Amino acid sequence: MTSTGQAFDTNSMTLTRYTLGEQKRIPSATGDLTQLLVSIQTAVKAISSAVRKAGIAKLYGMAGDVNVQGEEVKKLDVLANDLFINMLSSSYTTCLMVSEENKTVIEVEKDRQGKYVVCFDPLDGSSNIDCLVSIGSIFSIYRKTTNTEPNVSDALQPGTKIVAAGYALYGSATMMVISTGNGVNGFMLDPSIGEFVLTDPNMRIKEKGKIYSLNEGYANLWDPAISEYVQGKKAKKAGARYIGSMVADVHRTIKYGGIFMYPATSDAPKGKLRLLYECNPMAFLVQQAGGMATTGKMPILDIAPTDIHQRTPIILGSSSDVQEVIDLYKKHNL
Ligand SMILES: O=P(O)(O)OC[C@H]1O[C@](O)(COP(=O)(O)O)[C@@H](O)[C@@H]1O
Ligand SMILES: [Mg+2]
Ligand SMILES: [Mg+2]
Repeated sequence: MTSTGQAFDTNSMTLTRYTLGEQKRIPSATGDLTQLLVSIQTAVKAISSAVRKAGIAKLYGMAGDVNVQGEEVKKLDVLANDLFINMLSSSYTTCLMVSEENKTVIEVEKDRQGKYVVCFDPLDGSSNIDCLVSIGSIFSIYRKTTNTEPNVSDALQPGTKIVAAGYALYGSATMMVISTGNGVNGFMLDPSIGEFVLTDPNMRIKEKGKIYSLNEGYANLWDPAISEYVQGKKAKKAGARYIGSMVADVHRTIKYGGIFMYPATSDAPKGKLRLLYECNPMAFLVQQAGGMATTGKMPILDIAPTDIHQRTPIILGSSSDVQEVIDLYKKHNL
């Protein structure tokens, strides 16, 4: 029986079954990508379990402390990073990793290397942990490009080269949303069986939405295109929503339509969000769901990265909403 009292349907489409099916569609596939996605699922399940306990952390000792067992309690973002690195390193599918938490690229031990490069933000929205607001993990997967030892150039590929990307949202339930380049599917974790079950097949973003989302505290620092766009939204009494956790804000945008922005500001011309492990995976998913993702001046996925931690302004969501912003950038000659 599942936690809802319903028997698990033996035909239910789990994430592992789904990725196996995708693998079988491509006769030359070796199963490595399936194996990689299984290892990410395992990391996500472990992070989800830790996140669910974070609210009662005082019972076990605060993160950074020593708990009643005399064990050191790791901070959630450190734990999440360790889990991603550990699961990927032992999956025999990955040669190189880029993590938000590590200054340089992480090379997997030679005898465990595989052909994929994985970029990830192990815990996104971490400033929201202590007030119990939703947080997430984000990842993108590339093929290694060079025949040499894995090196940073393998990680500096544009988003157009993404093989698969996804996010996990630790919200009122834990959900994984992924794309292997053949549409977007959402899987909810059923804690009673420890499996991700397909709940949101073939996710599509509305062509036009009613919600706009960005940090309005920075309004005095916006460029004229963003200012004009937001004024237009207010004039139409559009819905304003901003969680401050990218995964939750993007998930809402995919589900309900509308636009999410973290634009350039006069004090941060590249915005805040990171290209490799925040913007590219989200842009890939949004495009796979029929939406658009831009800097205002060019598609996010076309950016040729020069630094693993570089930032970019981002505007993503319903295609006609995003197109309006692009048109304003042209109008203002930005
Ligand atoms: O507080 P701000 O400036 O609105 O920034 C919020 C953004 O920062 C982030 O929290 C950055 O991510 P990290 O928590 O991984 O550093 C995003 O999730 C979110 O979209
Ligand atoms: Mg982040
Ligand atoms: Mg983070």
